Amino acid sequence: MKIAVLGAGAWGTALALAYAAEHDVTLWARNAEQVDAMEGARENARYLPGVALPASLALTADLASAVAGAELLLVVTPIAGLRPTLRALAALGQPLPPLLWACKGFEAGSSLLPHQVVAEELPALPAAGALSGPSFALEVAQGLPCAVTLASEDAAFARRTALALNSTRLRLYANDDLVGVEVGGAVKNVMAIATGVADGLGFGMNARAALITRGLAEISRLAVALGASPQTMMGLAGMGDLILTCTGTLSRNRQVGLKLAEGKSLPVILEELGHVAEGVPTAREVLTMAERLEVDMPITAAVCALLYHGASPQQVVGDLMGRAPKSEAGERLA
Ligand SMILES: NC(=O)C1=CN([C@@H]2O[C@H](COP(=O)(O)OP(=O)(O)OC[C@H]3O[C@@H](n4cnc5c(N)ncnc54)[C@H](O)[C@@H]3O)[C@@H](O)[C@H]2O)C=CC1
Ligand SMILES: O=C(CO)COP(=O)(O)O
Repeated sequence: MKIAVLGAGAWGTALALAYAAEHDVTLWARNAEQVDAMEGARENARYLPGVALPASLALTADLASAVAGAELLLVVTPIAGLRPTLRALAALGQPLPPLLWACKGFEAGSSLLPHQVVAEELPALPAAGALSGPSFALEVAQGLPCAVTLASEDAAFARRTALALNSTRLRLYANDDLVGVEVGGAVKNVMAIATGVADGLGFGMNARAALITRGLAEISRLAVALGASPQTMMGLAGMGDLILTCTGTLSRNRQVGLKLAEGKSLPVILEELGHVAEGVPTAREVLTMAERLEVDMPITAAVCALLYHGASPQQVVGDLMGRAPKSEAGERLA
């Protein structure tokens, strides 16, 4: 298949590498200097250092040439880059092939999920869907085994495309619960910030397990309120990615939490990170959605208090632990 991967950060580069082994892949970056540097070194030294780009992987900063003849588009920018990239595609003024996206989050300001942004910007696409699940870019680039979910409301497209993209290094599962897969991928990043804070403060493994489990309950409540199936939360894009991101040292969102626990300010943390941490802008959107839908999301509220309202980690932990006791299903005991 001829595939255009749009966005050359860590994840776009890793996916392009993985698919270049079996498909005809072009990786597009908006920045021509970055493309020149990658072409010169055959490495993405800025976002995925130490991994050689195969000779078969084409690189370009020209969107029209990346898209020409492509049978599948894969948008792998941060969610903040999704709408601008879709608009650039629309501006090409030509029929487009099916499109997948791999960004995780709710769009800042609009609180929209990626599929809603895609529907607004490219309503005439023949098919569309999300790629999500537990997948650190570096491990995928190194060829280590990984399994992810390909979700689309068009179940036949999800199955057909999962079959076409499946490989022995990157196993694909089809799913037609697009909302569930997107919510799982978006909100686990918020939980990873919370877990990083708890681990950074030395709260121990009991606290970590509690955060992950109650985090999953929180994600599931929001997902179901948005129309998702609870079963999806038990899958790769739900529990799978939540476990990976909350516990994996490669997670940027977890690193944000660890650094908050060291007392660093958010601007300093983001500067040091040098990559996107989607949980930071998404936490605010998730809380907005939760308030709108009257879904109780105390861990998300605690992360927002830490990130945006100057609360101290000790304060938010005290607030979380001091809440009225509840049943595990969520009703108050008194
Ligand atoms: N890195 C990972 O392990 C994984 C990341 N993801 C998701 O993939 C998305 C991208 O993440 P990364 O590649 O890791 O980010 P990154 O921080 O490594 O790189 C971001 C890339 O996006 C580009 N970009 C930003 N705004 C853009 C725009 N408007 N148009 C075109 N390009 C733009 C930047 O120039 C940069 O190349 C995020 O939503 C992330 O949550 C999903 C699975 C794994
Ligand atoms: O989404 C990811 C793994 O599935 C990457 O997580 P981070 O963005 O926290 O690094």
